[in-house]
Amino acid sequence: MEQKVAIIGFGGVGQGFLTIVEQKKKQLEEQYNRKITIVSIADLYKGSVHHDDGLSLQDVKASLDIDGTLHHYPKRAGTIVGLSAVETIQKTNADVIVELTFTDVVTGEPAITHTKAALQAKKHVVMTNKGPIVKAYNELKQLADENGVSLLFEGTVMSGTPALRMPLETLKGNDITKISGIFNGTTNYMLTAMASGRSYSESLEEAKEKGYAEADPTNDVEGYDVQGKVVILANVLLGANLTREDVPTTGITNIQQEDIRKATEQQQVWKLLGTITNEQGIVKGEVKPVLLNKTNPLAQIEGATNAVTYSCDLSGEITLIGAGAGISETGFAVLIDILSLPKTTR
Ligand SMILES: NC(=O)C1=CN([C@@H]2O[C@H](COP(=O)(O)OP(=O)(O)OC[C@H]3O[C@@H](n4cnc5c(N)ncnc54)[C@H](OP(=O)(O)O)[C@@H]3O)[C@@H](O)[C@H]2O)C=CC1
Ligand SMILES: N[C@@H](CC=O)C(=O)O
Repeated sequence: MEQKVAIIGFGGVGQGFLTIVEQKKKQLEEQYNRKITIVSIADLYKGSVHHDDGLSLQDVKASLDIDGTLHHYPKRAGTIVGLSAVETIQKTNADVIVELTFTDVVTGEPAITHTKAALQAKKHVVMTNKGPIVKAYNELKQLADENGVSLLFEGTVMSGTPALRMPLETLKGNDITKISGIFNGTTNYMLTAMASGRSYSESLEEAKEKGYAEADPTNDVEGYDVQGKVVILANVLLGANLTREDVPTTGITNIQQEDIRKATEQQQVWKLLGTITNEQGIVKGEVKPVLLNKTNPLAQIEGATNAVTYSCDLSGEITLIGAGAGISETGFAVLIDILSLPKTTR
Protein backbone atom coordinates (compact mmCIF):
# COMPACT_ATOMS: atom_id res chain seq x y z
CA MET A 1 0.00 0.00 0.00
CA GLU A 2 1.25 3.45 -0.90
CA GLN A 3 0.75 6.58 1.19
CA LYS A 4 1.33 9.92 -0.47
CA VAL A 5 2.57 12.32 2.17
CA ALA A 6 2.82 16.12 2.33
CA ILE A 7 5.11 17.59 5.00
CA ILE A 8 3.97 20.99 6.26
CA GLY A 9 6.81 22.66 8.21
CA PHE A 10 10.27 21.42 7.29
CA GLY A 11 12.46 22.10 10.33
CA GLY A 12 14.38 19.59 12.44
CA VAL A 13 11.62 17.00 12.78
CA GLY A 14 10.50 17.25 9.15
CA GLN A 15 14.04 16.72 7.92
CA GLY A 16 14.54 13.90 10.43
CA PHE A 17 11.39 12.19 9.17
CA LEU A 18 12.58 12.52 5.56
CA THR A 19 15.86 10.80 6.49
CA ILE A 20 13.96 7.96 8.19
CA VAL A 21 11.75 7.43 5.12
CA GLU A 22 14.87 7.26 2.97
CA GLN A 23 16.77 4.93 5.31
CA LYS A 24 13.87 2.57 6.04
CA LYS A 25 12.35 2.46 2.54
CA LYS A 26 13.20 -1.18 1.85
CA GLN A 27 12.26 -2.44 5.32
CA LEU A 28 8.91 -0.60 5.26
CA GLU A 29 8.00 -2.13 1.93
CA GLU A 30 9.22 -5.65 2.65
CA GLN A 31 8.15 -5.95 6.29
CA TYR A 32 5.00 -3.83 6.42
CA ASN A 33 3.95 -3.56 2.77
CA ARG A 34 3.99 0.24 3.15
CA LYS A 35 5.41 2.58 0.58
CA ILE A 36 5.72 6.13 1.90
CA THR A 37 6.00 8.58 -0.98
CA ILE A 38 6.72 12.18 -0.02
CA VAL A 39 4.93 14.17 -2.71
CA SER A 40 5.08 17.66 -1.16
CA ILE A 41 7.05 19.75 1.28
CA ALA A 42 5.84 23.23 2.24
CA ASP A 43 7.78 25.50 4.57
CA LEU A 44 7.53 29.18 5.33
CA TYR A 45 11.13 30.27 4.69
CA LYS A 46 12.56 27.26 2.83
CA GLY A 47 9.88 27.34 0.13
CA SER A 48 7.72 24.54 -1.24
CA VAL A 49 7.99 21.81 -3.82
CA HIS A 50 5.56 19.19 -5.08
CA HIS A 51 5.49 16.34 -7.58
CA ASP A 52 2.53 13.97 -8.02
CA ASP A 53 4.85 10.97 -8.40
CA GLY A 54 6.98 11.81 -5.35
CA LEU A 55 10.00 13.99 -4.66
CA SER A 56 13.57 12.83 -4.98
CA LEU A 57 14.78 12.84 -1.38
CA GLN A 58 18.41 13.12 -2.54
CA ASP A 59 17.52 16.25 -4.50
CA VAL A 60 15.72 17.72 -1.48
CA LYS A 61 18.84 17.16 0.63
CA ALA A 62 21.13 18.53 -2.06
CA SER A 63 19.06 21.73 -2.20
CA LEU A 64 19.11 22.07 1.60
CA ASP A 65 22.89 21.59 1.53
CA ILE A 66 23.28 24.61 -0.73
CA ASP A 67 21.55 27.24 1.42
CA GLY A 68 19.05 25.54 3.70
CA THR A 69 16.12 26.06 1.29
CA LEU A 70 14.21 24.05 -1.30
CA HIS A 71 14.82 26.66 -3.99
CA HIS A 72 17.46 24.54 -5.78
CA TYR A 73 15.25 21.47 -6.24
CA PRO A 74 15.47 20.54 -9.97
CA LYS A 75 12.43 21.74 -11.95
CA ARG A 76 11.73 18.54 -13.89
CA ALA A 77 8.45 18.04 -15.77
CA GLY A 78 5.59 17.89 -13.27
CA THR A 79 7.43 19.70 -10.48
CA ILE A 80 5.38 22.49 -8.90
CA VAL A 81 7.02 25.09 -6.70
CA GLY A 82 5.66 27.91 -4.59
CA LEU A 83 2.39 26.41 -3.29
CA SER A 84 1.41 27.73 0.15
CA ALA A 85 0.85 25.28 3.00
CA VAL A 86 -2.93 25.43 2.56
CA GLU A 87 -2.66 25.05 -1.24
CA THR A 88 -0.38 22.06 -0.71
CA ILE A 89 -2.97 20.51 1.62
CA GLN A 90 -5.99 21.22 -0.59
CA LYS A 91 -4.67 21.00 -4.15
CA THR A 92 -2.12 18.19 -4.24
CA ASN A 93 -2.62 14.42 -4.42
CA ALA A 94 -1.23 13.90 -0.88
CA ASP A 95 -3.53 11.71 1.20
CA VAL A 96 -1.63 12.12 4.49
CA ILE A 97 -0.77 15.59 5.81
CA VAL A 98 2.11 15.64 8.29
CA GLU A 99 1.84 18.88 10.29
CA LEU A 100 5.23 19.87 11.74
CA THR A 101 5.10 23.63 12.03
CA PHE A 102 6.05 25.31 15.32
CA THR A 103 3.84 24.77 18.35
CA ASP A 104 1.78 27.73 19.53
CA VAL A 105 -0.17 26.53 22.55
CA VAL A 106 -1.93 29.89 22.91
CA THR A 107 -3.65 30.08 19.50
CA GLY A 108 -2.86 26.65 18.02
CA GLU A 109 -2.13 28.46 14.73
CA PRO A 110 -1.14 28.14 11.93
CA ALA A 111 -1.55 24.43 12.56
CA ILE A 112 -5.29 24.46 13.39
CA THR A 113 -5.98 26.05 9.99
CA HIS A 114 -3.78 23.42 8.30
CA THR A 115 -5.45 20.59 10.20
CA LYS A 116 -9.01 21.73 9.46
CA ALA A 117 -8.18 22.19 5.78
CA ALA A 118 -6.76 18.67 5.64
CA LEU A 119 -9.62 16.98 7.49
CA GLN A 120 -12.24 18.84 5.43
CA ALA A 121 -10.43 17.61 2.30
CA LYS A 122 -10.76 14.06 3.76
CA LYS A 123 -7.03 13.64 4.27
CA HIS A 124 -5.47 11.91 7.29
CA VAL A 125 -3.47 14.19 9.61
CA VAL A 126 -0.37 13.13 11.53
CA MET A 127 1.24 15.76 13.74
CA THR A 128 3.83 16.33 16.43
CA ASN A 129 2.63 19.92 16.82
CA LYS A 130 0.98 20.22 20.23
CA GLY A 131 -0.92 23.45 19.52
CA PRO A 132 -4.01 22.02 17.78
CA ILE A 133 -4.40 19.14 20.24
CA VAL A 134 -4.06 21.41 23.28
CA LYS A 135 -6.39 24.02 21.89
CA ALA A 136 -9.00 22.11 19.87
CA TYR A 137 -8.71 18.33 20.33
CA ASN A 138 -12.42 17.58 20.68
CA GLU A 139 -13.41 19.76 17.72
CA LEU A 140 -10.68 18.33 15.46
CA LYS A 141 -11.42 14.74 16.48
CA GLN A 142 -15.09 15.29 15.62
CA LEU A 143 -14.12 16.79 12.24
CA ALA A 144 -11.86 13.80 11.55
CA ASP A 145 -14.67 11.36 12.45
CA GLU A 146 -17.21 13.24 10.32
CA ASN A 147 -14.85 13.03 7.34
CA GLY A 148 -13.88 9.39 7.90
CA VAL A 149 -10.16 10.10 8.33
CA SER A 150 -7.64 9.77 11.18
CA LEU A 151 -6.03 12.40 13.37
CA LEU A 152 -2.88 10.94 14.97
CA PHE A 153 -0.43 12.78 17.21
CA GLU A 154 1.78 10.36 19.15
CA GLY A 155 4.78 12.72 19.00
CA THR A 156 3.00 15.49 20.89
CA VAL A 157 3.78 13.88 24.26
CA MET A 158 7.23 12.38 24.90
CA SER A 159 8.31 12.39 21.27
CA GLY A 160 8.74 8.80 19.98
CA THR A 161 7.99 7.19 23.37
CA PRO A 162 4.42 5.81 23.17
CA ALA A 163 2.98 7.88 26.03
CA LEU A 164 -0.43 8.02 24.32
CA ARG A 165 -0.70 4.82 22.28
CA MET A 166 0.62 2.54 25.05
CA PRO A 167 -2.07 3.44 27.61
CA LEU A 168 -4.80 3.81 24.95
CA GLU A 169 -4.15 0.32 23.61
CA THR A 170 -2.69 -1.69 26.45
CA LEU A 171 -4.19 -0.23 29.64
CA LYS A 172 -7.82 -0.56 28.49
CA GLY A 173 -10.22 -1.60 31.24
CA ASN A 174 -8.22 0.17 33.96
CA ASP A 175 -9.34 3.36 35.68
CA ILE A 176 -6.30 5.63 35.54
CA THR A 177 -6.35 7.62 38.78
CA LYS A 178 -3.10 9.56 38.35
CA ILE A 179 -0.60 10.36 35.60
CA SER A 180 2.65 11.93 36.66
CA GLY A 181 6.07 12.44 35.19
CA ILE A 182 8.82 14.39 33.49
CA PHE A 183 7.42 15.62 30.18
CA ASN A 184 9.97 18.07 28.80
CA GLY A 185 13.30 17.09 27.29
CA THR A 186 14.76 20.61 27.22
CA THR A 187 14.30 21.42 30.91
CA ASN A 188 15.30 17.95 32.06
CA TYR A 189 18.43 18.27 29.92
CA MET A 190 19.09 21.72 31.42
CA LEU A 191 18.55 20.63 35.04
CA THR A 192 20.90 17.67 34.48
CA ALA A 193 23.55 19.86 32.82
CA MET A 194 23.27 22.50 35.57
CA ALA A 195 23.76 19.80 38.24
CA SER A 196 27.06 18.97 36.55
CA GLY A 197 28.18 22.60 36.71
CA ARG A 198 27.02 24.23 33.46
CA SER A 199 25.23 27.57 33.61
CA TYR A 200 21.54 28.08 32.80
CA SER A 201 22.32 29.81 29.50
CA GLU A 202 24.97 27.26 28.45
CA SER A 203 22.62 24.37 29.10
CA LEU A 204 19.74 26.08 27.24
CA GLU A 205 22.03 26.71 24.24
CA GLU A 206 23.03 23.01 24.22
CA ALA A 207 19.37 21.93 24.32
CA LYS A 208 18.65 24.24 21.38
CA GLU A 209 21.60 22.88 19.38
CA LYS A 210 20.44 19.32 19.94
CA GLY A 211 17.00 20.17 18.49
CA TYR A 212 15.10 19.61 21.78
CA ALA A 213 13.86 23.16 22.41
CA GLU A 214 10.76 24.78 20.96
CA ALA A 215 11.11 27.51 18.31
CA ASP A 216 10.45 29.86 21.27
CA PRO A 217 12.17 28.10 24.22
CA THR A 218 10.24 30.29 26.68
CA ASN A 219 7.60 27.60 26.28
CA ASP A 220 10.01 25.00 27.63
CA VAL A 221 11.55 26.91 30.53
CA GLU A 222 8.31 28.54 31.71
CA GLY A 223 6.59 25.13 31.78
CA TYR A 224 4.01 25.92 29.07
CA ASP A 225 5.16 22.93 26.99
CA VAL A 226 4.48 20.58 29.92
CA GLN A 227 1.22 22.40 30.63
CA GLY A 228 0.14 21.60 27.07
CA LYS A 229 1.16 17.96 27.45
CA VAL A 230 -0.81 17.71 30.70
CA VAL A 231 -3.88 19.04 28.85
CA ILE A 232 -3.35 16.49 26.04
CA LEU A 233 -2.91 13.54 28.45
CA ALA A 234 -5.95 14.56 30.52
CA ASN A 235 -8.25 15.12 27.55
CA VAL A 236 -7.12 12.23 25.36
CA LEU A 237 -6.58 9.54 28.01
CA LEU A 238 -9.07 10.57 30.70
CA GLY A 239 -11.77 12.16 28.54
CA ALA A 240 -11.44 15.46 30.42
CA ASN A 241 -12.03 18.87 28.93
CA LEU A 242 -9.15 20.84 30.44
CA THR A 243 -7.72 24.00 28.94
CA ARG A 244 -4.29 25.48 29.71
CA GLU A 245 -5.94 27.94 32.08
CA ASP A 246 -7.08 25.01 34.26
CA VAL A 247 -3.48 23.87 34.85
CA PRO A 248 -1.46 25.98 37.33
CA THR A 249 2.07 26.12 35.96
CA THR A 250 5.50 27.10 37.24
CA GLY A 251 8.62 26.58 35.12
CA ILE A 252 12.31 26.38 35.98
CA THR A 253 13.30 30.01 35.41
CA ASN A 254 13.56 30.73 39.13
CA ILE A 255 15.85 27.78 39.86
CA GLN A 256 19.31 29.21 40.38
CA GLN A 257 22.68 27.45 40.23
CA GLU A 258 22.78 27.93 44.01
CA ASP A 259 19.51 25.98 44.47
CA ILE A 260 20.92 23.14 42.40
CA ARG A 261 24.19 23.14 44.39
CA LYS A 262 22.29 22.98 47.69
CA ALA A 263 20.09 20.17 46.41
CA THR A 264 23.15 18.16 45.30
CA GLU A 265 24.71 18.59 48.78
CA GLN A 266 21.55 17.18 50.31
CA GLN A 267 21.41 14.21 47.89
CA GLN A 268 18.43 15.76 46.11
CA VAL A 269 17.60 16.84 42.54
CA TRP A 270 15.17 19.31 41.00
CA LYS A 271 12.75 17.93 38.43
CA LEU A 272 9.97 19.71 36.52
CA LEU A 273 6.95 17.47 37.06
CA GLY A 274 3.55 17.40 35.40
CA THR A 275 0.79 15.73 37.40
CA ILE A 276 -2.81 14.84 36.59
CA THR A 277 -5.19 13.44 39.19
CA ASN A 278 -8.51 11.80 38.45
CA GLU A 279 -10.78 11.53 41.47
CA GLN A 280 -14.12 10.03 40.46
CA GLY A 281 -14.04 11.84 37.14
CA ILE A 282 -12.80 15.17 38.53
CA VAL A 283 -9.58 15.70 36.61
CA LYS A 284 -6.98 18.25 37.74
CA GLY A 285 -3.54 19.07 36.39
CA GLU A 286 -0.49 20.89 37.72
CA VAL A 287 3.07 21.68 36.58
CA LYS A 288 5.87 22.68 38.95
CA PRO A 289 9.51 22.01 39.86
CA VAL A 290 9.83 19.51 42.71
CA LEU A 291 12.81 18.51 44.87
CA LEU A 292 13.24 14.73 44.83
CA ASN A 293 15.56 12.53 46.86
CA LYS A 294 18.23 10.95 44.68
CA THR A 295 16.80 7.52 45.48
CA ASN A 296 13.46 8.42 43.84
CA PRO A 297 13.25 6.65 40.44
CA LEU A 298 12.30 9.93 38.71
CA ALA A 299 15.44 11.58 40.11
CA GLN A 300 17.48 9.20 37.99
CA ILE A 301 15.87 10.27 34.69
CA GLU A 302 18.55 12.44 33.11
CA GLY A 303 19.13 14.54 30.01
CA ALA A 304 16.39 14.64 27.37
CA THR A 305 14.91 11.39 28.67
CA ASN A 306 11.37 11.65 30.07
CA ALA A 307 9.26 9.31 32.20
CA VAL A 308 5.57 8.89 32.92
CA THR A 309 3.81 6.79 35.55
CA TYR A 310 0.18 5.78 35.06
CA SER A 311 -1.52 4.75 38.33
CA CYS A 312 -4.18 2.21 37.43
CA ASP A 313 -6.85 0.56 39.58
CA LEU A 314 -6.24 -2.94 38.18
CA SER A 315 -2.68 -3.09 36.87
CA GLY A 316 -1.14 -0.81 39.52
CA GLU A 317 1.61 1.64 38.61
CA ILE A 318 3.09 1.34 35.11
CA THR A 319 6.05 3.52 34.20
CA LEU A 320 7.28 4.32 30.71
CA ILE A 321 10.74 5.82 30.25
CA GLY A 322 12.12 7.11 26.95
CA ALA A 323 13.08 10.06 24.83
CA GLY A 324 11.12 13.25 25.50
CA ALA A 325 12.55 15.12 22.51
CA GLY A 326 14.97 14.62 19.65
CA ILE A 327 14.97 14.69 15.89
CA SER A 328 15.06 11.00 14.99
CA GLU A 329 12.89 10.07 18.00
CA THR A 330 10.19 12.53 16.98
CA GLY A 331 10.60 11.55 13.32
CA PHE A 332 9.86 8.01 14.50
CA ALA A 333 6.63 9.23 16.14
CA VAL A 334 5.53 10.45 12.70
CA LEU A 335 6.47 7.11 11.16
CA ILE A 336 4.57 5.00 13.71
CA ASP A 337 1.46 7.15 13.23
CA ILE A 338 1.65 6.68 9.47
CA LEU A 339 2.14 2.94 9.88
CA SER A 340 -0.91 2.92 12.18
CA LEU A 341 -3.21 4.52 9.61
CA PRO A 342 -5.98 2.26 8.32
CA LYS A 343 -4.79 0.00 5.51
CA THR A 344 -7.47 1.27 3.16
CA THR A 345 -7.18 5.01 2.81
CA ARG A 346 -9.95 7.33 1.55
N1 LIG B 1 12.08 18.85 18.26
C1 LIG B 1 11.55 17.95 19.08
O1 LIG B 1 12.25 17.20 19.78
C2 LIG B 1 10.06 17.84 19.18
C3 LIG B 1 9.23 18.70 18.50
N2 LIG B 1 7.86 18.57 18.60
C4 LIG B 1 7.02 19.49 17.83
O2 LIG B 1 7.17 19.18 16.45
C5 LIG B 1 7.02 20.36 15.66
C6 LIG B 1 8.26 20.52 14.78
O3 LIG B 1 9.38 20.63 15.60
P1 LIG B 1 10.80 21.08 15.01
O4 LIG B 1 10.97 20.50 13.68
O5 LIG B 1 11.77 20.82 16.08
O6 LIG B 1 10.54 22.65 14.87
P2 LIG B 1 11.31 23.68 13.92
O7 LIG B 1 11.08 25.02 14.53
O8 LIG B 1 12.68 23.20 13.64
O9 LIG B 1 10.49 23.57 12.54
C7 LIG B 1 9.26 24.16 12.33
C8 LIG B 1 9.19 24.52 10.86
O10 LIG B 1 7.90 25.00 10.55
C9 LIG B 1 8.03 26.03 9.59
N3 LIG B 1 6.85 26.86 9.58
C10 LIG B 1 6.46 27.79 10.46
N4 LIG B 1 5.28 28.33 10.08
C11 LIG B 1 4.92 27.73 8.93
C12 LIG B 1 3.83 27.86 8.03
N5 LIG B 1 2.86 28.72 8.27
N6 LIG B 1 3.81 27.09 6.93
C13 LIG B 1 4.80 26.22 6.66
N7 LIG B 1 5.88 26.05 7.48
C14 LIG B 1 5.93 26.80 8.59
C15 LIG B 1 9.26 26.78 10.04
O11 LIG B 1 9.70 27.52 8.93
P3 LIG B 1 10.96 28.49 8.82
O12 LIG B 1 11.71 28.39 10.11
O13 LIG B 1 11.66 27.92 7.64
O14 LIG B 1 10.37 29.81 8.61
C16 LIG B 1 10.19 25.64 10.46
O15 LIG B 1 10.97 25.17 9.39
C17 LIG B 1 6.85 21.52 16.65
O16 LIG B 1 5.48 21.82 16.73
C18 LIG B 1 7.35 20.96 17.98
O17 LIG B 1 6.69 21.50 19.09
C19 LIG B 1 7.29 17.58 19.33
C20 LIG B 1 8.06 16.68 20.01
C21 LIG B 1 9.50 16.77 20.04
N1 LIG C 1 10.57 21.17 23.41
C1 LIG C 1 10.00 19.91 23.73
C2 LIG C 1 9.99 19.06 22.51
C3 LIG C 1 9.04 17.96 22.61
O1 LIG C 1 7.86 18.12 22.84
C4 LIG C 1 10.83 19.24 24.81
O2 LIG C 1 11.92 19.74 25.09
O3 LIG C 1 10.36 18.25 25.40
